Amino acid sequence: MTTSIIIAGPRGKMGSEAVKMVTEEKSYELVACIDHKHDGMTLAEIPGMPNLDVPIYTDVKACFQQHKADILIELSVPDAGFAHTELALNYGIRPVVGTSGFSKEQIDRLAHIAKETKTGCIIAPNFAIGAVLMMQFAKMAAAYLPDVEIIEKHHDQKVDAPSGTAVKTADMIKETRKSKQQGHPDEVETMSGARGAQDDGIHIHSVRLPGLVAHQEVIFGGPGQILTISHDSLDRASFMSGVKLAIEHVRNMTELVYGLEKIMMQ
Ligand SMILES: NC(=O)C1=CN([C@@H]2O[C@H](COP(=O)(O)OP(=O)(O)OC[C@H]3O[C@@H](n4cnc5c(N)ncnc54)[C@H](OP(=O)(O)O)[C@@H]3O)[C@@H](O)[C@H]2O)C=CC1
Ligand SMILES: O=C(O)C1=N[C@H](C(=O)O)C[C@H](O)C1
Repeated sequence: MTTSIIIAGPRGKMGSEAVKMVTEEKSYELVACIDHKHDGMTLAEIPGMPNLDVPIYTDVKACFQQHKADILIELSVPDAGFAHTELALNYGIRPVVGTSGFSKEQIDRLAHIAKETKTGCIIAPNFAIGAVLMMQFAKMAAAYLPDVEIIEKHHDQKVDAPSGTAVKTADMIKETRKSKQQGHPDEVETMSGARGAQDDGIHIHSVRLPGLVAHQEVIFGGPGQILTISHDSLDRASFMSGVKLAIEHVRNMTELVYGLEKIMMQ
């Protein structure tokens, strides 16, 4: 059985890796792409893109009306990514979303539409299997070592901070640790932002530098000991097995799932 796929953001760092993965996989067919440029062109006509006769749409509705695909792989930017995902659900096209930067309200809204339309959707803050394990291990550790800070490090072209992975890691840690204010109760920032962002007392620090890809350390401290759980994506190929896993699962789903761990660890 062939799975027909639309990719949003095909020229991007992740989108181009996804185009490669989809076209290499025999049971997948790339039927169209969504971009905010190059309407009416094909991928083959764009310099640097593979020689594929795949149409590009800037009009997302027209794309979904003309291609009743099984799956949308969403890898663009936060605002457009949310709009694409919402529309795909309304057309019965199952979204596999890697785009980060959605608010909790946006995720709740998509979950509501997925339920109403009985359309599967996976939002995966990180598709790298090792990163999912890092988050899961951090959740386990937080039950015993509740003082924790997250340092996420990414390339300097990333638009959202903190990363989707860091936000999800904090969410998962909150599932096992009790609410806690960390550090000295009278702590003062003499330079604004010095202690990073905070989610229920968990400090999150975002580093952006050329040369980095996607990295995260979750550091736990306890009396006389430190536990560091870290993960590094050194290449965007690291995300593709997770994208495939999501595609295989979402086909049989009728609701939204937020986090790859929900399908890896059933
Ligand atoms: N879940 C995961 O495992 C991973 C998630 N990500 C996330 O995926 C997203 C993409 O990352 P990355 O590839 O590095 O980013 P890039 O900036 O390299 O790619 C984004 C692409 O989207 C295009 N774009 C911008 N606006 C629109 C629009 N309205 N419709 C369609 N395409 C649009 C951009 O075009 P232009 O350049 O012309 O503006 C660009 O080609 C980010 O949110 C990132 O955080 C990244 C890696 C892993
Ligand atoms: O922008 C990126 O590169 C990445 N974004 C995702 C995130 O925000 O967590 C996943 C991964 O870290 C790479």
